[in-house]
Amino acid sequence: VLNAAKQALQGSGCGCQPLTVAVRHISFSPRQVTSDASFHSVSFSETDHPKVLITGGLGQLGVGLANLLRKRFGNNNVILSDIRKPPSHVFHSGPFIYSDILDYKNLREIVVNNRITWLVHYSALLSAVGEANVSLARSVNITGLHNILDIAAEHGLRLFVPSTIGAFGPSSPRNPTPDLCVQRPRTIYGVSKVHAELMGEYYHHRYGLDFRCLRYPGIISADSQPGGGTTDYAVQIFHDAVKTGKFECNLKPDTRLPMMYIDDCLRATLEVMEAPAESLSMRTYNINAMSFMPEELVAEVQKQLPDMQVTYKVDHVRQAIADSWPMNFDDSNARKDWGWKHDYDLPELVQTMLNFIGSDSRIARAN
Ligand SMILES: NC(=O)c1ccc[n+]([C@@H]2O[C@H](COP(=O)([O-])OP(=O)(O)OC[C@H]3O[C@@H](n4cnc5c(N)ncnc54)[C@H](O)[C@@H]3O)[C@@H](O)[C@H]2O)c1
Ligand SMILES: C[C@@H](O)[C@H](N)C(=O)O
Repeated sequence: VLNAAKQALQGSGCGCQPLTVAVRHISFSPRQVTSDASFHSVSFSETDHPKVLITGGLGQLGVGLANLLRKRFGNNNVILSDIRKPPSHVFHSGPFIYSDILDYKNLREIVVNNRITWLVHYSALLSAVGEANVSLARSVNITGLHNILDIAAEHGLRLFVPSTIGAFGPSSPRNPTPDLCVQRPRTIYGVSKVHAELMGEYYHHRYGLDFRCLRYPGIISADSQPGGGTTDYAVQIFHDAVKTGKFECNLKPDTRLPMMYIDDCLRATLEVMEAPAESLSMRTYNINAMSFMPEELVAEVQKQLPDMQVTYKVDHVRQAIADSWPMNFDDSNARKDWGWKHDYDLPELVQTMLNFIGSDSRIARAN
């Protein structure tokens, strides 16, 4: 097997197409290059429901994605996993399993025992917490990703890894930022996400891995808390506006960043996972919905809650990160290739968030 791969590599000159073909036919896998590699591979028929594993599923996005996928594929076909203890309503809503992505054997056992066919890899340390703990971020975001890539390649999984507006840096064009341009981020989070994009695309070309990646903007959700990012203010404002009528913003009022309501983000994730491979001219796409500054978000919230008081106390770490990120995101390739279309602009986002959090806190007060 190794000789065949080597010959293909030497024969191809540039190491491109002939190698890819040879590798796909011989089930060559990166970590486990043995004759039993094909024994592990799962054949996934498009008529079957996928069996999905979500890593890092107890963060801001995972539970919402599990709910969406369970509606589509059935409750038992979507397994949430994390290293944290799930709250009772999550534990009782469908399959949950402990999984540390740094434990390769445990991951492999879960994939094999549950006949997983799709892997959605959400575990990560986000931009601000990553800067506070670079060594842990490097380990989870980079070493963890290597485990995920190898497991996915060895078992023939369709793999989704989210990237981010944070994969761009100060030398990238910021207004707008296209899919393909200079990427020199200055955070460990951004560096790890560029690494993930490149490694996923490399495994796709080298081993035939069905890797799919969307660069998410800042995601805004009502019933889940953000995990320590630069865009967190755009979630916090709604909770503080409803609960206290006061909000202290940690970014300057004129800091423009791309943002998206969670329902759009999760739908985009399902859509790109279901898109026919022929429709994907790339494996990593920008997606976007809106772009705003704190002062614009404040003005929109004040249309509903005119008494809300806002002060600004800048967090210099977050501000420096935000100042290096895209202001507007060009997602025209996603729109053209697989029909991406967002539903929520700023007014609908604000209305939806306030309705959700407002009714939640009315219920809490009544109990
Ligand atoms: N939320 C956003 O605004 C946003 C924007 C762009 C991209 N993304 C990406 O989407 C993904 C999900 O984001 P999120 O906001 O839900 O993140 P989050 O920080 O809220 O959750 C991440 C989860 O990963 C888990 N985790 C940490 N170490 C782990 C380990 N060793 N093994 C297994 N799990 C581990 C944590 O316990 C946590 O529940 C991330 O990859 C993130 O980079 C998020
Ligand atoms: C933008 C995104 O990757 C995340 N919300 C962060 O701010 O770190």
